[in-house]
Amino acid sequence: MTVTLLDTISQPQDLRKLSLPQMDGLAAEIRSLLINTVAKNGGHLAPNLGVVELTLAIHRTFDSPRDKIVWDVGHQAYVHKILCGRRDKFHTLRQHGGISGFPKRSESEHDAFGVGHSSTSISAALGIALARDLSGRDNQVLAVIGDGSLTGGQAYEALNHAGHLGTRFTVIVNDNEMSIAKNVGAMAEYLAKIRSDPTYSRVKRDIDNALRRIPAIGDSVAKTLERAKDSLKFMLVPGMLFEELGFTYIGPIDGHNIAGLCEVLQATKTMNGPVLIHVITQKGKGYSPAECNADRFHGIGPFCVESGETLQCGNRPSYTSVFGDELIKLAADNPDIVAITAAMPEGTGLKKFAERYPKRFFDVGIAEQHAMTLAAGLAAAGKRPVVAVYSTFSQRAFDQIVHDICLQKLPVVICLDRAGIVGEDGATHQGVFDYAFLRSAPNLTMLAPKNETELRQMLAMALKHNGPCVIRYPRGCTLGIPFATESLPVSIGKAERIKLGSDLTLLAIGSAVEECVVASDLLASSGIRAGVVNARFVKPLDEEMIRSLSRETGVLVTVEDGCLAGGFGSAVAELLIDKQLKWVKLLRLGFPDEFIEHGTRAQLLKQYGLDGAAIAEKAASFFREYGAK
Ligand SMILES: Cc1ncc(C[n+]2csc(CCOP(=O)(O)OP(=O)(O)O)c2C)c(N)n1
Ligand SMILES: CC(=O)[C@@H](O)[C@H](O)COP(=O)(O)O
Ligand SMILES: [Mg+2]
Repeated sequence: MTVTLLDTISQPQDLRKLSLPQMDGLAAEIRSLLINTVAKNGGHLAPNLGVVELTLAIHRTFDSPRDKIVWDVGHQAYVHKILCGRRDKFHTLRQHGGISGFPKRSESEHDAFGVGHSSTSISAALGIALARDLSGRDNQVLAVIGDGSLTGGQAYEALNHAGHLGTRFTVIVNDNEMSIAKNVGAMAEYLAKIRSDPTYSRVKRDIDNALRRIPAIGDSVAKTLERAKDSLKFMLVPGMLFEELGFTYIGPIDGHNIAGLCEVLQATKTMNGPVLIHVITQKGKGYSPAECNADRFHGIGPFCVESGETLQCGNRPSYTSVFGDELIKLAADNPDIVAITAAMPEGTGLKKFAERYPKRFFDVGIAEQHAMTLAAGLAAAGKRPVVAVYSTFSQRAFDQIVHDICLQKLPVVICLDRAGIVGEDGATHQGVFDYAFLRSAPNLTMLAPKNETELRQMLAMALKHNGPCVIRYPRGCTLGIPFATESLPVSIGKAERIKLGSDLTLLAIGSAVEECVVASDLLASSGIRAGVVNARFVKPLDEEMIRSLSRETGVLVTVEDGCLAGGFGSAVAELLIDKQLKWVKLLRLGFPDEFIEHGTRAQLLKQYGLDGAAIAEKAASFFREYGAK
């Protein structure tokens, strides 16, 4: 059996045994492992292909886990995982029970900080560096942040603080000119300006070298020269913005040249204060389908390595595309409708809207908080903004939703895609908290469709409603199957009966309705007549319907693809208590008080007893214990 270079690397320090040409060979081996694994499991291919050399250089130069490396988002940390003891498990990437697609402290001592959401790395690395200084240790601390993640406000809060403190640590900006889509905003333009003008780097180097060559000079001369250097730098030197913030800026440097990277990284080890290294990489490097289509290969499902074609399962449209298409239709009749995404035009289904109505579309960068307040401003001035964002990322913007939108009763429609279980991205991305944290906001209407028809109806309704509305829907394909009853028109606070039943009622919301229809059929085969009600609204709840159900069967099973604590079932329990409907026997099904790890949606629903079969089983035993009159 031939021994590969990768076989010789069991810990990052082993990299130092390789010559530089061998490092290039290792980079090729790693690329092949990345491509073949992601082709089977799905995952973030293009971001990882782009950082192979950068990760090799970091681990060759620094001493992990003693030195701490914090990855921003962490979707580009596969190479780090391969080098840091997880090569043997790499085939389990993102699979149920396998290694996570993101750094995780519980997975390895090399994962200095858990991530998944963007723009946190500088804050976390600064915290780690401060703790080091307070404890008198002398290890190195690095944050690796992409140009896209540098559009997030938290990154600036951290730069601002770090520059002020003067703490010794290094920020590496991995600039590939891409967020998921093309990067946007003034910072992206600033980085592009630095990148595209090579004279900047030369002039900076010349000035710095000239100053270094001047021997022992008096204080005042030195100060004058420093000032001269500063004013020249202001005009000529790249990265002046970062220097003004208190960072030493180095760059731009080629992120695919291992020798050059190692040299620069080595030099930073002895520098005082915060350093920012600007590295230029190509997203998708080394695999032409990903180089040509970095956007599609940012995060991709299983695909064919030869052609780069995705292996599709079924051809039903996604909730995302149903939303996007419907919004385009509604916008044709209402010129006040505008749409906002936080760096996810494709993922939220707004790409076509952007093409159709470019002036009515805003990609704000990875800035969910800004997106919400921007929408509030637009609404305050008479527009009908629709903010489409993943449920998990909306967590960032809780205050903006409460304080800027709900408090002022502004008619903003927030469409939460990827609500409930998202699957392979795992704990950082499951959209299970939205019912719980949003239903506490006064003036908010919150609803979830059972299928694509209802999503269309809900969007139309929300855009007519004179107040804030949140619609949440899951990742993946729509049902494409008819329900027993056709959807009734959606009116605020009104639930929909799907099926009558005299023993118990499954009261479900969103994608749980489908599972409850299956459960009801299974219950029927064991002699239990279970009705199904589609709640539609978590806020306001349909009190009249719940009162009727409490009289009809007196046994309610609430089912949601969200967390139990504070969620839909909790809302029903509160109503039963507040309205003194105390005879009702209530079973709440949803996710327990823990983070839900990665796996397929089907695996996770089964594991947590939320698929049709498990719901039927739990409902049956509850009915046997409490229901029989
Ligand atoms: C708060 C938050 N919003 C959105 C996302 C989705 N997201 C993941 S990676 C990414 C783009 C990041 O771009 P960049 O940092 O440049 O990394 P690259 O993929 O280009 O290497 C986005 C928008 C996220 N993870 N977190
Ligand atoms: C890393 C990240 O946050 C995104 O890339 C996310 O993984 C995309 O998820 P979808 O695949 O559901 O669009
Ligand atoms: Mg990028």
